[in-house]
Amino acid sequence: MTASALFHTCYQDLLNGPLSHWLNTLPQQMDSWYRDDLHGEFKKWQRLLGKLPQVPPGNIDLRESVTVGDASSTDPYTQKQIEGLLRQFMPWRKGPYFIHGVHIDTEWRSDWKWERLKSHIEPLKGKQVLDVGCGSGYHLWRMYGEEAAGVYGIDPTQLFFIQFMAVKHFLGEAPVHFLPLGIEQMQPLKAFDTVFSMGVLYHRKDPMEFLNQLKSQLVKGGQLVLETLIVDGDEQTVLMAGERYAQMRNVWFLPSTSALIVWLKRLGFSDCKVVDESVTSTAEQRTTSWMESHSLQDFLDPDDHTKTIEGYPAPKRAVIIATKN
Ligand SMILES: Nc1ncnc2c1ncn2[C@@H]1O[C@H](C[S@+](CC[C@H]([NH3+])C(=O)[O-])CC(=O)[O-])[C@@H](O)[C@H]1O
Repeated sequence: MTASALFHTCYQDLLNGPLSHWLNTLPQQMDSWYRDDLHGEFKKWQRLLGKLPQVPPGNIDLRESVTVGDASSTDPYTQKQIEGLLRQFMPWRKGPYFIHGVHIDTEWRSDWKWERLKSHIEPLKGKQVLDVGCGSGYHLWRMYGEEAAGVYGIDPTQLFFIQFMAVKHFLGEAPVHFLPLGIEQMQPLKAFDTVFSMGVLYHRKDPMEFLNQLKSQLVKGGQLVLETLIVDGDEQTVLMAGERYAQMRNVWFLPSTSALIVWLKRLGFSDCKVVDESVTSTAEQRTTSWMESHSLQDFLDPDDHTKTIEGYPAPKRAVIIATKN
């Protein structure tokens, strides 16, 4: 498949909508995937995507989980084929997914994160929503389960795009789209009623610019749902990690929730509320047969799980909601 064919397969139905002008930049982006695919990995994934069997979706649940069909919705041979193909897209980090009886037991229980925030946010029914840093797109399906009218996720990681396309293959037609972009590549669209960004703020070197970019995607009065790593402390407390935090490179600022609220207010948000704070457990983030490498257990001090292996406070996350003035 060529870049332009891939583009038309994925985004044809968006070309007449509000994102049309901006979407014109995507074919160039996709071109670079083919150009830079030195080991042919992207083309291999695409070939494998093309082999996924066509199975009528059967019962779909997106309200309580991401489930399509069950073990009886196809024959054992097809089920094995589905599992074998999906395993080619490992590591699976965000999920879980249940596809025709195949349980993709991902590293993260992303459903727990959704449970923690779902009752606190503005109802999504009929809304246009954007998820910045959507990973494999798990939460996009849950947003659609809450009857959002248009669901868009952006994430620059190719494997997550492929994983999303694999899940979408089984879920069939839905106004749920993954755009393979980083936030810095998006024009300020001021088009979304709710903008989510979960697990991304601490990866950004300039958190103020990032929060402003999120704001610039919202309509006036729209809601930001921000989930990020935090530390305990007052309005003046922000931890800047060294080379690594819980073995992750690229971790910059971990503010206290009070500091984060000061940032949000200064940037023009109001009604800022902390709706959840929780320490990440090794039950929520762990090694599985779908993500076989190290996970949280290995990133904590073996003698003291309140600390990371580098001696920082162990991962604690907060969900904050705020309104764009
Ligand atoms: N510039 C960028 N723009 C957008 N996304 C980016 C960028 N850089 C990295 N990402 C993406 O942000 C996601 C962060 S993971 C959170 C997933 C989900 N939201 C979750 O809450 O489970 C958390 C973690 O792995 O620490 C990854 O999918 C990156 O590819």
